[in-house]
Amino acid sequence: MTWVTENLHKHSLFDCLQKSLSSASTWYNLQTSQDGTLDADIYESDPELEKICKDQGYTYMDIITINKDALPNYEEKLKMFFEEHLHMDDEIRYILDGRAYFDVRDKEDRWIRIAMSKGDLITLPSGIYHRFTLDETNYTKAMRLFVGEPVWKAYNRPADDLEIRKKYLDSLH
Ligand SMILES: CSCCC(=O)/C(O)=C/O
Ligand SMILES: [Fe+2]
Ligand code: NI
Repeated sequence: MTWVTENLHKHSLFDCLQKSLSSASTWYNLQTSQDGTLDADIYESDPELEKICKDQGYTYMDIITINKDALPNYEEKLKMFFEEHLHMDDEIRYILDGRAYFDVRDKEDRWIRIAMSKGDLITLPSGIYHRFTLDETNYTKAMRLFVGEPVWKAYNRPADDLEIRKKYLDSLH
């Protein structure tokens, strides 16, 4: 059994509440685009995506394919993505193919699971604790967007003393 399969058995739906992308967005300061205006099949020339990038100032983008044949150090990377962490910058991900989950914490510190599929774009604000995993299909392809140079560093929980964490908590009031 691979780590992913084991992880899915252990974690999948048992200890996480499920939320739709739109309902979670109103609670956790997430920004989403799932109104059908984006078309993942034409991401290379999609005027809607271009507009979002322009409006939000996204100047960097790359594409990551996450499955065991495409991603070097697949198991290690998935373990890393599934460690609860935060970033100094917003995490912007656009699902181009396949499916995946982002988990965030609610105010009672329970995991909220957000199911992402092709065409969904999510912005996790800087300072939010989160984690990422695949579903049983073990495959997704996602665009990663940044304002300026990408900063990949993740701060594993506990990171409560970081200013960015305090700023995020303040933003919820
Ligand atoms: C869908 S991109 C892989 C996950 C990732 O980049 C990240 O930072 C998870 O928190
Ligand atoms: Fe992250
Ligand atoms: Ni879980």
